[in-house]
Amino acid sequence: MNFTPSVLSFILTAEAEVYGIPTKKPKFHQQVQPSPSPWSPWKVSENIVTCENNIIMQLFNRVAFVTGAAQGLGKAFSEALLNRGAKVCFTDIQVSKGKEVEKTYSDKYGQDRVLFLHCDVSSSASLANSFKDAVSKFGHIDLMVNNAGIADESRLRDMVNINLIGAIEGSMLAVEHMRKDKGGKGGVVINIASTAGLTGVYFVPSYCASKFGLVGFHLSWASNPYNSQMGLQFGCLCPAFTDTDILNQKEKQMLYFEDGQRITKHLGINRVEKVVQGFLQMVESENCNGDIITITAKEDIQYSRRASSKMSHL
Ligand SMILES: NC(=O)C1=CN([C@@H]2O[C@H](COP(=O)(O)OP(=O)(O)OC[C@H]3O[C@@H](n4cnc5c(N)ncnc54)[C@H](O)[C@@H]3O)[C@@H](O)[C@H]2O)C=CC1
Ligand SMILES: CCCCCC(=O)/C=C/[C@H]1C=CC(=O)[C@@H]1CCCCCCC(=O)O
Repeated sequence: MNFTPSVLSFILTAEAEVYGIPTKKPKFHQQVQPSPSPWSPWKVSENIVTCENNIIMQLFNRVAFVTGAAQGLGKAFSEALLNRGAKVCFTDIQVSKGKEVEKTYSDKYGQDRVLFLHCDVSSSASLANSFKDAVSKFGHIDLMVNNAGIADESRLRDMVNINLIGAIEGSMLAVEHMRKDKGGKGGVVINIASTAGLTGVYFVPSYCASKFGLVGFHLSWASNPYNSQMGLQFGCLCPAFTDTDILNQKEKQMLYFEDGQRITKHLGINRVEKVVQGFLQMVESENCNGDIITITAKEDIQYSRRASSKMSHL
């Protein structure tokens, strides 16, 4: 469905109010000099709409690539992006589920905005091929969301391969494609880590290791002093327990199963909508480089910006 800019502006503003999406950039614990946003400067054209709180307009006609998105958080992030006028290539190893979601989203948002592709992030070739196919359909990618993940202490190598190496390789494909100094248009890379990437969790130690690794990768790229000239930004989302299938754990998938269940109950479980809200705040921010957003059930969405490096002035 095609809306005129003014109708779209009205719909998205109203929707933002319903979801309680803040229109001001939140305060950070620590401020660093931001690099220019790849989303700006705004050119007024038929595709890019300005309105008072233009934060919600920035995704219009942007192209996103989301991994692990046939269900759970990835599916919800994809729908939120489509809702805001973006085009989305969402990918997963679950093909029939992905195709079903593709049909639903195509009917709702238009075939020209939606593409599902099989992509196994644990395979370099699968990632590279699906990324190439997405570029063939949409022309380019503006936003890479490395979301695919598993939590299974009995599949250590798979877990590191999917959660860490898959996200690193996805990020690097996006960097090579987006960097302005190599002919790209710039863009944003969001890695979906976890609060388990910021604090030790004794019943999922290897899951933690994979997510700590991803946070380290994020912090390293976010502190790259050349990001500004490459037009790149790196954001990292760290949800705590969230109501998706990943929490349907079998006993062998974690250590100290009963402790895990008790602690999960004590800490509470996020609604997917709250995590989507944090995700949108990050991707709609004028500059998310270095941001880490944590989302827990009992607290507000928390921001920190800590990508300044001891090396960046050397
Ligand atoms: N739900 C939670 O409590 C939290 C989840 N996360 C992270 O959020 C991300 C999304 O997880 P959820 O939506 O919660 O779980 P989910 O299990 O519902 O979704 C994960 C998706 O990843 C896909 N996937 C698994 N292996 C894959 C592979 N090799 N290649 C491509 N796709 C693959 C699955 O098919 C599934 O669709 C994960 O990275 C997870 O670690 C982070 C913090 C908390
Ligand atoms: C009902 C069983 C619950 C099992 C939880 C589990 O085994 C694994 C959960 C991980 C899945 C994705 C995550 O990121 C979860 C770990 C989150 C740890 C949260 C740490 C708590 C904190 O924020 O301090």
